Amino acid sequence: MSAQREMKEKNPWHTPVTIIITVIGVIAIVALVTVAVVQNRPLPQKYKYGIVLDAGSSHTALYIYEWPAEKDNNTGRVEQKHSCKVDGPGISSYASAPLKAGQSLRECMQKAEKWVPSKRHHETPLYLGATAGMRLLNMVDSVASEDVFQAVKEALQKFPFSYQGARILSGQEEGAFGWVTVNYLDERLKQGLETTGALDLGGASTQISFVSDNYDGSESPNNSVNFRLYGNDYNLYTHSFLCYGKDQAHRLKLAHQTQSGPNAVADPCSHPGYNATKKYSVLYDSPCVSDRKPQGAPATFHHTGTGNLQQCQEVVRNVFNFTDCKYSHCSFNGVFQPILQGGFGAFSAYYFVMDFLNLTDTTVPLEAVKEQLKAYCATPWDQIVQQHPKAKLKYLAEYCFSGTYILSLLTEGYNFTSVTYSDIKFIEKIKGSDAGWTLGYMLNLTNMIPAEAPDFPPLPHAGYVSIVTIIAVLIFILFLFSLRPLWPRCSKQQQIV
Ligand SMILES: Nc1nc2c(ncn2[C@@H]2O[C@H](COP(=O)(O)OP(=O)(O)OP(=O)(O)O)[C@@H](O)[C@H]2O)c(=O)[nH]1
Repeated sequence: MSAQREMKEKNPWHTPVTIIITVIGVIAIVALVTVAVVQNRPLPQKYKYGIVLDAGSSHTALYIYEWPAEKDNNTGRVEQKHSCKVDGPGISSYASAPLKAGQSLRECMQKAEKWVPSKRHHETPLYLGATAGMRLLNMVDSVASEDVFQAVKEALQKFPFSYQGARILSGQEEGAFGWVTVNYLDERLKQGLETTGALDLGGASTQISFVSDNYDGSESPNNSVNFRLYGNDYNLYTHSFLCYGKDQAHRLKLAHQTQSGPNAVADPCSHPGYNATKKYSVLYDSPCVSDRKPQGAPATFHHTGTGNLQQCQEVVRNVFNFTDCKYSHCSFNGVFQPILQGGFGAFSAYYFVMDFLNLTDTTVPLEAVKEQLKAYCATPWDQIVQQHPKAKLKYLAEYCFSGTYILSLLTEGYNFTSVTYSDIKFIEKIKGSDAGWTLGYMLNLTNMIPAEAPDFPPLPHAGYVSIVTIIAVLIFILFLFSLRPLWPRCSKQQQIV
């Protein structure tokens, strides 16, 4: 028995050398993984900001964009964080009281001061871009346009942001930056995917922009804009039709209906029972129609509605000129347009109007869309007002016209067919950011879209840590194998001490 008690199993793992080596190995691996994780841990996110004011013909809107501070180097995604609609009309309406144009921006700018962290104020670029309203004002009264800009600049410079200037965008810029916005937000540019065309319907102008294999810029070079973005070349077709925004097109139509200066206009684009007294001086107070003002017309006319879609389509057709075209293909008014290609995003008033009319689903056949619009236009005005107690009367009175105009512009103007109509998507926002020219404008001015594709690290952070961990574990297993001679035999030989 005592001899038995003296018998001890000697486990080779329990030799001091093996234990020390194992402990050191484990510590080394834990240290390696810890260093890798800590070193590569994402830092708390910091953001940068940019502000763009869209001074449109109908109103001004402020947009605040945000992007990760350490990814200024063109790899971070820029997103719209806030927007603010300025109360009152567009800045071009303040031609006779320019100071008020500046004052009108104050409320939204004060909100912007709160939304952007104060330590970022001084480095946040602030841009104001004016579109068709100011283009028109500048055409008729360049001094008034300058005065409005002066007042706006002085108002904006009082805020602590990095003011980068206020200017009128050309129609071409407005179209091209709208296209950049849509394709940037959809990540089509970064991924080099086929791009989406952009259809923008404003109050005073409308833009169409798309890439077509049939267009290299040689025919009608004025419609061509070239971009190199993320390593890809784009030859963009773009055109802006001044006076063909929704509000000015409405004037064009009424100008056509009041050519002879009548006392009353029975309008098929207004609902039956609609009745308003309008001033000739107000209707013709726009360079889009001023030269057509009828001589000897009374001061006012009665505008009544008959609500007839077919007749409305005929009246609307009159605002376009389809006869002259010196190019291979034209849209309208003798303007070149290549063959339509790909999908299109239609935003601004395209969306407001079609959304109100419940017609944003373009998989619904065009004929069915027209039937729905026909029924809407024929609905008596008092019923329309009753059904939409919260809607602005100004908008409500024009949805029948606006819907008809949009269908006419798309099909007769731009040549979308009942088949290609479904290539259009009526959109308001993409991934939380409004579709419009402002984001594209800021990305361009801040050089945030590189001409060449940026170099990405070969692995993302999580992938890097996983690989380091796996390799460390493998090393440890190999290490254990290297100690095989010290492993206990399978037969579990007992050693007698
Ligand atoms: N129904 C409806 N219409 C709107 C709304 N907001 C703006 N509009 C109208 O839609 C049209 C286009 O608006 P915007 O895209 O802001 O156009 P804008 O920038 O003023 O005009 P441009 O200078 O021509 O670009 C105008 O006729 C506006 O009066 C809305 O919320 N609902």
